[in-house]
Amino acid sequence: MAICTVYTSQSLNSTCSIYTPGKTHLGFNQKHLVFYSSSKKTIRRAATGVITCSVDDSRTVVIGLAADSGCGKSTFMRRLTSVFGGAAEPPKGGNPDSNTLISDTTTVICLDDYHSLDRTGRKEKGVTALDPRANNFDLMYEQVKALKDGKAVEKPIYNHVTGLLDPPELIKPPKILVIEGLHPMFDERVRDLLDFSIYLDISNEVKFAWKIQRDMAERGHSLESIKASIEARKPDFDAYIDPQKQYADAVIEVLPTQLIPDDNEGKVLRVKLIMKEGVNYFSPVYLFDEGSTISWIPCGRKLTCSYPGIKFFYCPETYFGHEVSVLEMDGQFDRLDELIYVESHLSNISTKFYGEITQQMLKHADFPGSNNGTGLFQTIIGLKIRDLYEQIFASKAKTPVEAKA
Ligand SMILES: Nc1ncnc2c1ncn2[C@@H]1O[C@H](COP(=O)(O)OP(=O)(O)OP(=O)(O)O)[C@@H](O)[C@H]1O
Ligand SMILES: O=C(CO)[C@H](O)[C@H](O)COP(=O)(O)O
Repeated sequence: MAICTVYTSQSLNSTCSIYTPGKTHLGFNQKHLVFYSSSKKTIRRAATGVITCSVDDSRTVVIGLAADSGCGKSTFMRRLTSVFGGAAEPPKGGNPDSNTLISDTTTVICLDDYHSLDRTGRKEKGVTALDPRANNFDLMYEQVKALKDGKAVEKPIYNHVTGLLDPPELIKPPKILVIEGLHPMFDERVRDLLDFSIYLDISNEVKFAWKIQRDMAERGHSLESIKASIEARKPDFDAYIDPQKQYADAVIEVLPTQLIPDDNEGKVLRVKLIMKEGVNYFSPVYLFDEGSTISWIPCGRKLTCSYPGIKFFYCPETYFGHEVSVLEMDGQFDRLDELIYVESHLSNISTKFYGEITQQMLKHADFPGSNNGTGLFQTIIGLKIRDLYEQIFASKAKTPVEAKA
């Protein structure tokens, strides 16, 4: 679907026979809009016959993804891009250290690019990257707004390899813009531009386990330095990052399992998907019966589970004063192909065919979290974002347009 801006030199006449005031007429054929109207907005003039129009599908849907560093944002983005098909790549021929990822439908920009202080600057001033004083929110707002309005921007690049601010890169307005990083919901002006927002809320215990796994195993850091870096960031994390979760439309909260008493390994996870009620174009997923409280152990004949098993829980709740629905999964899958059994008991999942969640999870079985609730809920949110995008486009196509004589 597309909206047409109508340019015509014909004389326009509201009484023409094919126009019925108050009724929506959407006859759209390639570049020809046959007719249009709306019950909400009066179109004073209407064209007779078929009029040529230019297709305007420039509105960009903006998604915010907030989380601390090392909390699974990149993994989530890879799952989201995959839902839309196609792979995301850095801008062609650009800075090899660019943080941007572009696919046919999505452009993901990393908000680290709005650091106003480089690594040395932060050190000199004694501030962390999480501190608002190290970030340029005016520029972030201006550029996200411009992209949302269909205008290209020259976005700065924060180079994570050198710790310097590199020359800017050109970002064209995509269909879906994802702004991911530490502060997508911190500044009210930026927050108001978001069509949907997600917060990845990783508990300290789990964050620590993931950091050790990545930074010790893959980056050669010592246990002490990892502990020190988490501790050094904690005050600013608590002050500036964590409070953003109250604004999120969906929160994925990752906690240690409750299925193993006193577990401190952090391998088996309890993951909660907290979904705000009443959000435009978003209806929360539910288990069995919407609005009820349900506890479900799917292990048995249809789902293979080894110790400690799997437990689902679903209930309505209040989160920062908002009505939410919470879907929780504790434990991990033994066999991903059997996930179809769980999928078939979930409703409102916005799939396009039976088994789409299972197919996505199997496709990315090697991504971290594919055997537990983190992968499952990230995939579900990816599908909900696709659905939201399609609804916004459909509603945009119904928006009345003024004919310009
Ligand atoms: N769902 C998960 N289950 C287990 N480990 C995970 C999960 N998600 C992420 N991790 C671990 O955390 C590490 C960081 O993940 P990812 O790169 O997706 O995070 P990020 O937020 O993009 O990090 P950064 O901002 O530092 O680039 C992964 O290498 C992996 O070790
Ligand atoms: O919290 C972060 C977001 O990813 C980084 O620590 C911040 O961007 C600073 O990066 P670097 O450590 O490369 O200077």
